[in-house]
Amino acid sequence: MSSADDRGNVNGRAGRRNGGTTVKEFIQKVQSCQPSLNDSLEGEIQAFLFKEDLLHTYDDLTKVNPVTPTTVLKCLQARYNVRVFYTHAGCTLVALNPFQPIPDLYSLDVMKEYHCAPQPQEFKPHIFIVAEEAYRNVQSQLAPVNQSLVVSGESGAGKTWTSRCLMKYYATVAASSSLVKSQDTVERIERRVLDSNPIMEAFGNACTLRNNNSSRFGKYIQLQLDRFQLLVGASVQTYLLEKTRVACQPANERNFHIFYQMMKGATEEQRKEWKMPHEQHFMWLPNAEKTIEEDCFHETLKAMIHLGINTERQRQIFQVLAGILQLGNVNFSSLTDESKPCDLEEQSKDFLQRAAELLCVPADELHTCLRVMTLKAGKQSVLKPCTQAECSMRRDCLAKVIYAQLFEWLVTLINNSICADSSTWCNFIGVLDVYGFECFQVNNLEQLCINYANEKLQQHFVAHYLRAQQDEYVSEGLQWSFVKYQDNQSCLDLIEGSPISVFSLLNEESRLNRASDAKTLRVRLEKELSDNANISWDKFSKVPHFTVAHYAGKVSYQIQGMVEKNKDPVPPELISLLQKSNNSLLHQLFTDKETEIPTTKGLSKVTVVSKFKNSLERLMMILHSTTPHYTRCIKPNPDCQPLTFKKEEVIMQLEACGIVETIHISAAGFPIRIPFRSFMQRYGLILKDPRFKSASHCADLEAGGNMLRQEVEKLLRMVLQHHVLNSRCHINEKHNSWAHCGRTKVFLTQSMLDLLEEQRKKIQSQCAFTIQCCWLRYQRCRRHARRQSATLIQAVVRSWLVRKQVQRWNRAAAVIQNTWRKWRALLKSLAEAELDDAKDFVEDDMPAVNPVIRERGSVQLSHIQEPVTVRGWPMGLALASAPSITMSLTATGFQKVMSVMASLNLPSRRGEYKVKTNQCTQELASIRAQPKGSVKLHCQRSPLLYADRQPDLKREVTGFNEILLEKTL
Ligand SMILES: Nc1ncnc2c1ncn2[C@@H]1O[C@H](COP(=O)(O)OP(=O)(O)OP(=O)(O)O)[C@@H](O)[C@H]1O
Repeated sequence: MSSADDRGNVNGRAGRRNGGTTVKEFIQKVQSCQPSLNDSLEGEIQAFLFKEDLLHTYDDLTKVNPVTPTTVLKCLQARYNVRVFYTHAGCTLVALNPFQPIPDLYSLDVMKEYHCAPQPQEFKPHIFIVAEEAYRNVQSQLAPVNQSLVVSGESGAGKTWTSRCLMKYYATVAASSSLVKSQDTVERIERRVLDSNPIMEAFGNACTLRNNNSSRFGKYIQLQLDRFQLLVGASVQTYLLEKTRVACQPANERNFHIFYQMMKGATEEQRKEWKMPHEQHFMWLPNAEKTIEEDCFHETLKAMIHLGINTERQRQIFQVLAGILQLGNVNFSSLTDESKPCDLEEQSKDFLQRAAELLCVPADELHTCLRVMTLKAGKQSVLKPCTQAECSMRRDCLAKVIYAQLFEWLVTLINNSICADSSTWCNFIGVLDVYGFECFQVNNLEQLCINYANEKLQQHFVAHYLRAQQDEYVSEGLQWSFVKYQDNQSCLDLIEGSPISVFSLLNEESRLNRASDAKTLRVRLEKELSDNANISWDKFSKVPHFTVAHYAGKVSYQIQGMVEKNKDPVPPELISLLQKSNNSLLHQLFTDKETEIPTTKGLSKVTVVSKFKNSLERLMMILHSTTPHYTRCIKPNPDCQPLTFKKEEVIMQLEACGIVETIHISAAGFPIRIPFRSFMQRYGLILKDPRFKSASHCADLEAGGNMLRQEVEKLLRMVLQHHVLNSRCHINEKHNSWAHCGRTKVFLTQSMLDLLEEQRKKIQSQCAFTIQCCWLRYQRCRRHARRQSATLIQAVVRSWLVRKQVQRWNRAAAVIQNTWRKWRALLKSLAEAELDDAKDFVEDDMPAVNPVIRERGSVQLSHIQEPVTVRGWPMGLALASAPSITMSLTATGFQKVMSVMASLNLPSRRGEYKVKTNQCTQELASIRAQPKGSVKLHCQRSPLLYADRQPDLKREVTGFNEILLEKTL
């Protein structure tokens, strides 16, 4: 194969997608395949569009209604416009590339928030939800414990960014505790895993038209977790490095980053060592003037040191790379005499010399190897001079094989550095970052391999999600079928099937020891594969080709050069030369026993497609044994413009990654399925039957044939009836399709689940209300009983106190009466003396008056606790003139006592009442003298008035009340 071929093919790879026509075709296709849908749904779409202002709030594309490419597209656009970049699509996460750093979207705090959330799914859609879900699956140890995160999308969609986010997330949340390892040590595994990124990107990424930092290889990174789910190691598996880029860069694209990093970052000393003066132009370093942020040599060197690549090894690596660059400047002159080897152009001689020095191989041998081929004829070897094209091809081939081997060696080294001992880890989370579906104007073997890988992944997705869903419905006996989904098995049979397929025929041609002929291969393909509906040919095309109908669309592949690319032969003379290198690294790269390099000598069975197929099969085996999580990255515009959304670009990608179909199926199916037993344990309370709370009751019903299922159906009916009653409609087909009972599970739509949850909440709050009421009633009764008891005690005590008081008063009254009688006798005698006009009133004749009274005019009631003053005043008269005279004459008991007290002006005990008279101050002149003034009875409330009152806690209380309340409180 000539280098011109190579260029042509690579140009094809870089060619832009057939933009306008494809978009139009696609939109027409979408419209034409749904003509009736278009009409019938027009009204619904209109209704949907009315809520356009709410579109950005839909976190899951399955919730848009109806689910069509148009509505999905609008929803994504609305979210993108409000800077929301992640949206669920059933089990897949759709990630739109913002093309600019979004502050705080991936910060440490956000990571912690998602990691610590009890239900991260309830948070806004984010790549961290996917990461956390996978991590929790590992923690729960439910089979299959190992997880795979499949990140796909077209070039520039954000796969590498997403993979990096995932790795950073695990390096943070699954980081080993500082107790186990020192936080600062550079040996930390998380650091080393992250450090492998800059090296892989420097050697495997390049600036393309579609992405400044485009990964030119696929990779599967396995993050190894120990039994405590801590990150203890990692391993990397790479796929299909685009090694042709080393020797042939598409127009306006660049070579791998590492070459530019060397050119721009080398010190003067290094430049000298690598024979790379400032003014030197290298053919294989186009667009060197373009500076991108990935041109960071320092970062790569730092990462190399962290991974344990010492300075000597680094020197060897850069020498080899510099040697490759020098090779690129070696050009051959066109032949005049075909019997002689092709000569070097004059200025190329120096480059060849320098290349030989840098690769540490003899310059003359390198010169010969590039210009003369050795043909084996039996045991004899024949030397054949090469044409100019053949010389260029041998030169390119040398550069490619060195670079590819160096890349593989680096991957192995990274693996040796980050891979944990198999005894230390038990589970893993794999991150797969693969190239998306590719369809250019000219497609070759690389596109066939990439699209084949995508077909495989799509099949895995179909197998995992769609088929698993349908199969479960069937096994549960559900009379429900999905929208017809596309099974791509026949396409895969076409590409890789046995015994006859594109790959098998390609391998056969490659193994035949003859020059490949595109037309012959085309004829063979047509003859052998015409039965398969997935392959077709444009009869009028002059270029030999075949068209494959992939799940994401039709792609036409050019046959020319395909067989040569598949052979990917390396002249054995070149391998022998490299094995002689004094550069120990280069020597090691080509003497390693495990190195599998197809040489022209043996026409090895290891063709490109067979090698790729084998590695892909190994990957698929890993994927099948893990729980997959899909993330589809979408590139919103082809020019990598920040926050720019181009509908045509997005809709093509949605179709290419099968999102539209996924959404359709997720929305139309039953995303929620719950075993009967757990269903009844959660929702049984809706039936108001507490027995369903117990697992044993549910188990008994389950054991009793269909009984549990019947209860579930009854419950569902009840909830639906309740719903239709509330919404004033009738149960119809729509409601019936919200839930289905299988053999062991109940299948629900989101709407049904919402209804059940609503009903459950309602019943729970009713129960809570009842409990609250009972408790309040109980508390009220207790308080009432306490009050009554307190009141009773108070009443009893008060009446006792009053009785005691009255008894004291009675005793006092008796004393007063006694004194009173004596006074009466005295008054009587005075009166008699006055009446008898007795002139002299002999004091000595007076009846024996108590000397105390006589002396003080008052009596001391010794047995009354408080002194009672009895004034020397004619009480009879006082009482006769008092308004209460009648009362005093007729009153008995307390009233009588009060009257007496009023007469005697006795003070009350506690100041509730007071009897006042001004008469007692008057001098007793004559018994006939009428008393003057008035008697006033100041009576405050009787304590008995309070006897029937409840104690009021708020008011100030005193005395016994207080004591009682204190005790009861
Ligand atoms: N979430 C994001 N936030 C900000 N910028 C992003 C995000 N995702 C991607 N980008 C930007 O988009 C560019 C392309 O992303 P990335 O390299 O991950 O694409 P890719 O799908 O891996 O492409 P390729 O297949 O070519 O390697 C990045 O360099 C980055 O600038």
